[in-house]
Amino acid sequence: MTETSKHEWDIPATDDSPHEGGFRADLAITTERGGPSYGAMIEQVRAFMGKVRYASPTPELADEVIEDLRKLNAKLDTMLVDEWTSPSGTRIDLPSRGNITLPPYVITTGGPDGVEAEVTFGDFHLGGNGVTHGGHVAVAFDDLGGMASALKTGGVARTAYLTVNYRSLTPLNKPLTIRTWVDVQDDRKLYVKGTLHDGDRLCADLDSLFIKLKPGQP
Ligand SMILES: CCCCCCCCCC(=O)SCCNC(=O)CCNC(=O)[C@H](O)C(C)(C)COP(=O)(O)OP(=O)(O)OC[C@H]1O[C@@H](n2cnc3c(N)ncnc32)[C@H](O)[C@@H]1OP(=O)(O)O
Repeated sequence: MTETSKHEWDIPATDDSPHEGGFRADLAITTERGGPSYGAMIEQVRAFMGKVRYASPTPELADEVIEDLRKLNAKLDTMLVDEWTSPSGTRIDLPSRGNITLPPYVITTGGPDGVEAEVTFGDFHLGGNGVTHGGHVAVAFDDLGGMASALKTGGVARTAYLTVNYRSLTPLNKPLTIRTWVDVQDDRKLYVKGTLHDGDRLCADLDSLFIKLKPGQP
């Protein structure tokens, strides 16, 4: 178990499942973990998060929701696994690989030349005055910048810096086009650029550095 493990269900590395760096050397890719309804479950959670952003419940309704959530949390408590075997982040058949912490995107094209995806920020991602919070735009760029790095090098990389230039407002609940690509590779340093467009309109662009991890690097 690593020093930073916070959860009792974290498991130590074994010969069958070695920890080789901060991300596993062989990235888990699956379409089956969590079962056929996992994607629909994630969508319901996303819908709930969006409704919480806008809901103004009565005290009675808030108490009902708390009770329902306690029951749901207790159900999931019986099924917790470590991060390496969780479906979240590995389900390549689902938006954002089934990871609810990411804005939902669907990859259109991906390879060594870069990644293009359709991303839709939802009610949960509201910043203010009906448009997307800038932090969520940065999350999308971070994940897809990491993916462009991984597809370029065949290894995993961590973000060293991430500069997002917000050029115009980013709408909610509308499919947008996000692109990331390795502009320059200098050994382990990957200078990654990116753009986010609403149609022809540039909403934001990315200037970032990812560092390819060395074997065993956390
Ligand atoms: C398909 C699946 C896709 C999944 C995608 C998921 C993507 C998610 C990405 C993330 O969010 S990762 C989490 C956020 N990032 C971190 O927490 C990283 C924290 N920082 C570190 O762990 C280390 O600082 C880092 C790995 C980034 C670099 O440490 P290293 O020890 O590996 O590298 P080193 O410090 O020796 O620097 C290597 C080179 O990079 C340069 N460098 C490092 N950080 C820099 C920086 N911030 N700015 C400019 N240059 C930098 C450094 O000067 C040097 O240049 P030279 O080779 O020319 O000498």
